[in-house]
Amino acid sequence: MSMKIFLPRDTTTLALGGEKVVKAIRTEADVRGLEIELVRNGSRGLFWLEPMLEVQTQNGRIAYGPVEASDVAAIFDEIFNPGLDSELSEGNTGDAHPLALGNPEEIPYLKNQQRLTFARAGITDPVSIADYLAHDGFKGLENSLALNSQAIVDEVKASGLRGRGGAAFPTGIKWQTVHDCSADQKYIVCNADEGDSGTFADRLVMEADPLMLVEGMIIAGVAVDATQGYIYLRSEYPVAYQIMNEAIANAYAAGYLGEHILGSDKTFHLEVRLGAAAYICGEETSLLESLEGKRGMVRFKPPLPAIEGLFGKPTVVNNVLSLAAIPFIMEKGSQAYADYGMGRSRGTLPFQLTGNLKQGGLVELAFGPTLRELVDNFGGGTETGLPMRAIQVGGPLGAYLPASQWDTPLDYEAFAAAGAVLGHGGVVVFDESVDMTEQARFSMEFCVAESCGKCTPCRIGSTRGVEVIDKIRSGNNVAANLALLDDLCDTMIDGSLCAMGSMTPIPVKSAFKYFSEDIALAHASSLAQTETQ
Ligand SMILES: Cc1cc2nc3c(=O)[nH]c(=O)nc-3n(C[C@H](O)[C@H](O)[C@H](O)COP(=O)(O)O)c2cc1C
Ligand code: SF4
Repeated sequence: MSMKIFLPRDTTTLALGGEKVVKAIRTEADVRGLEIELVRNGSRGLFWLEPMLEVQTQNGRIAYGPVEASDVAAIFDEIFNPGLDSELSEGNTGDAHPLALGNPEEIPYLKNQQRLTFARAGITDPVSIADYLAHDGFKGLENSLALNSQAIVDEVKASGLRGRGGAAFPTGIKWQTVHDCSADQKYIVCNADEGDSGTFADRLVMEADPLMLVEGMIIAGVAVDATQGYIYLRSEYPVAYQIMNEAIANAYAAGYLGEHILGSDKTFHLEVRLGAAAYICGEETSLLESLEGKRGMVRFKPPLPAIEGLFGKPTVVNNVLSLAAIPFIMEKGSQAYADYGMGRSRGTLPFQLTGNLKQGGLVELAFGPTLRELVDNFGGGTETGLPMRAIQVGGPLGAYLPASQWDTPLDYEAFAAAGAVLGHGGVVVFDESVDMTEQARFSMEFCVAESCGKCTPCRIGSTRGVEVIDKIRSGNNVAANLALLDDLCDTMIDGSLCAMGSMTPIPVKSAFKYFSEDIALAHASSLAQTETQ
């Protein structure tokens, strides 16, 4: 007998735990003499926390929710001996019976989310215009075409939407700047470089609901009078590339892209361009350089890209999630979006849980709950079973937060007050076995590797930073080197041209501030290593 096992992500890039599931599946199939084929799922099932098991046998398709390696044998029993009582461990599928695909209402943790951006994910065929229309697709565009451009910009401003790429700049204000420029050509550029560690929400938008992004970009074009859009996509996302291109081709064929959109006098063309795997090309000015065919180096600002962006023309650069929020806002109205959230953080953010957690995955919530609630309610504890010790929020430039900070609400201002950032919503959990001085070193080393090299505080500062951290870790003149590191970090903060250099000190400083006891441990372990050599 043969069967296909669909996994939600490429087996080579599965998050923690995924590899174990794959291994368990292979072992189980071997034991039972089954021929199996592991298939990358592409889009279906993405609304489950990963890894999710979806099985296609000769009799049809069966799906299970979040799966652990220990569940696999019981699931196989369920499939091949459906009469038997299987003993799936508590907290995983929550149900020993197969779940029908496309029925998120039955998944308990989905009920506890507020899925605006990911409302259609896993339910519709991602590239089908008919499916998209049947689930309220293109209504935001229709409403927008009935308005004048300023009214669209006003609606986006009133929604309170802030850029989801990291800096949280109000999207409507950025659009206003481009709207107010007069130019023979303007551009909409979607930043789909998604380089932050532990993040994958952009990818899931593009794989699960790409037409929503297409619609958001068309509306942006109509709002600021831009007729050309580019999606700058990281090359590590080949499935997203394929699905996006298919969705764009279908949108052209159905009259949503090109000239006279839906019979109007509006034109919008859209193309996907691939990046070449440089973290710095996620920074908007580097991205524009790269899109123009040059090396990805950061530009001086001003001029802002909104005024002189791609090929020197006024350009809206927005993150995937920012643009993907637009169809909802223009369909349901700014107030419907602004009704979610707290303070100046309006709407929802798809948080991405990764690291040492039993259940990693995407959780879309309105701003407001605490970091602890997010991780406790959705993460299922650490995979190792050891207590959690540190959580890094906001990608590689975000702070490492100790338990004393986990009651901070998920809100841009509350995080800023705690010396942290929400960034793109990446949440990476570490258990108590982590050596935080090693994490601090990693943060500096990341900057060494990814710096574009244009300015000295970042290029040289990060290299010297690694050396100073090494001295601290090996117990060499610790107090003096800590003071030197602090000074170096302040120079990077004050003197760097972009946030790569000015934010790298955030994780470094937080690691030493909150976890200083690890310095002595790192020293002891380096001594032990020297003695054994
Ligand atoms: C080093 C660095 C990397 C960045 N990487 C990304 C990225 O991968 N995706 C993204 O949308 N924004 C990234 N940004 C932020 C962008 O520069 C820019 O603020 C964003 O694309 C604007 O879109 P938004 O207003 O919708 O957030 C990065 C910034 C820096 C400094
Ligand atoms: S801070 Fe770093 S990445 Fe940014 S411009 Fe300077 S050298 Fe380049």
